[in-house]
Amino acid sequence: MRRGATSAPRPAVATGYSRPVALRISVVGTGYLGAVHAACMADLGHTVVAIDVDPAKVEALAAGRAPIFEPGLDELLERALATGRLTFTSDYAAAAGADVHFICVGTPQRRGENAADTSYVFAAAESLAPHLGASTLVVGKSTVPVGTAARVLERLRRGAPAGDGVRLAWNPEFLREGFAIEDTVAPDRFVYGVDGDTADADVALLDQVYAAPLATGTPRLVTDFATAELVKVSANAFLATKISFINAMAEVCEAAGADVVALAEAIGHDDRIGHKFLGAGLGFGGGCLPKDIRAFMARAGELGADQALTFLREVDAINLRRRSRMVDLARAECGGTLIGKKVAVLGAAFKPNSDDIRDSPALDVARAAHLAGATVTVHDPKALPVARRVHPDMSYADTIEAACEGADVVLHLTEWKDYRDIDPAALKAVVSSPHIIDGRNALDPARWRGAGWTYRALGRPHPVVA
Ligand SMILES: NC(=O)C1=CN([C@@H]2O[C@H](COP(=O)(O)OP(=O)(O)OC[C@H]3O[C@@H](n4cnc5c(N)ncnc54)[C@H](O)[C@@H]3O)[C@@H](O)[C@H]2O)C=CC1
Ligand SMILES: O=C(O)[C@H]1O[C@H](OP(=O)(O)OP(=O)(O)OC[C@H]2O[C@@H](n3ccc(=O)[nH]c3=O)[C@H](O)[C@@H]2O)[C@H](O)[C@@H](O)[C@@H]1O
Repeated sequence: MRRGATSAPRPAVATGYSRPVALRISVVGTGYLGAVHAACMADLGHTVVAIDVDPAKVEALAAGRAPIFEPGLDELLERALATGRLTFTSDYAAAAGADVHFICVGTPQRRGENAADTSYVFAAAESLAPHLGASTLVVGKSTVPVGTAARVLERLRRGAPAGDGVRLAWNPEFLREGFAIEDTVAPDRFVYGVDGDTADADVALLDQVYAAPLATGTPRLVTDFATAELVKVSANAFLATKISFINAMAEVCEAAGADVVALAEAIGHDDRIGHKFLGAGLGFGGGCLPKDIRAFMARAGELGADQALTFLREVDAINLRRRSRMVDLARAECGGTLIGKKVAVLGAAFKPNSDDIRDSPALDVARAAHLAGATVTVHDPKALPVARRVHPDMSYADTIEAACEGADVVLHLTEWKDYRDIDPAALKAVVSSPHIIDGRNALDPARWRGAGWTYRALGRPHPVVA
């Protein structure tokens, strides 16, 4: 198990998986999830057609160019395309004849609301339905509010020539960006949400899809639709809560003059707590944790269970407070005002090893500093093209040195290895004042202080007693 999860006995885990069989698969949606899923399924030996409504994405993927930065994806695409088993198209008719159809389209937060926008999932189901044969299985992988699968099945059956012959399973995805390939082919577990008389056949077919990873002992749990949908959002809610817990401790540490890094290290030695996801700092962002906890609250409210999840409001609030705290620290380091100051921001992606800037804490801080009157220059090893496209109003630099030139303060906001490798003495020659604030508690305070920098960090005393 890749993330070192401990495993209690799980009676629902089945055994006796089928032997590998090459299947015909369609994958609808080729974003962070779908592109990786399609390439991995082809690499496992299946024949895959991947469909997206965005022709630019289809063209890039068909030419072997991943439209996103994900470690290993370019190489995997090249390998899979060379076998002839992986094709990309915008034409849903190409899905006809597949044994299994995966729905991997987005479920973003609805504008101005907490709830998830499931319209892409329903649109995908409607487009797919006319091409479904008599005994094909549709498998939802998108993260959806509980109750969505049952509605998707209705929609599929209404639109498909095979009518009630259409089958659906919900098989949520748990991959992390930056580790997407590894997490797809060697996940901690598979969860199959199944329904009705065909449940056994659906499980058997999914076992064929995942025969190779299952053969290595990956746990597989079979549930109903609702439980599978909830497993996914509750896992993300737990992860978000763990991060906000340690960031709440960081707030208290700041008030008490204590050190949250030492605190996390100490409590993490208790196996029941563990060290993972106790990284205090700027908090969580991205296309999943923030929108998933909000959608979860919204759905619980619709179900009349809103009280159960009120704590997630706090989880969200603690998370967002870290961003304003970062701006306050930057202001303090600049002598009480950001007006007319030069701020260098190291990091634009929401996490390292990804070019995803959706709800990026780093860009949020950069924008807030800009609004507070600073001249802000952002650097990122991989996310600059997308950041320039999505936020053309911000200033960017292609090198760390150029971003830091003349800076009054440097903010380290995404913990890329490139930033850990910086020579603080060399960078000191470039800045106006050697002040760095580590928003990810990932730099070595002694190295920076030793080179003559003022080093500050979220949740740690100033100066850090490291
Ligand atoms: N990004 C991640 O790491 C993970 C995402 N998820 C979930 O997977 C789902 C997809 O997420 P991402 O891949 O990040 O989103 P994304 O926005 O990167 O990709 C979605 C893709 O679906 C395409 N699309 C939209 N409507 C379509 C339609 N009707 N027919 C065909 N294609 C259509 C879009 O053009 C886009 O390429 C979401 O529910 C997300 O919560 C789950 C686990 C991990
Ligand atoms: O549903 C999803 O899409 C995915 O969401 C997260 O994956 P991901 O968003 O790729 O990234 P994480 O590694 O979970 O990091 C999320 C955010 O939390 C932050 N984080 C993470 C860990 C930590 O200790 N502290 C912390 O602030 C990261 O910097 C990042 O901004 C989950 O980890 C995946 O299991 C899930 O499949």
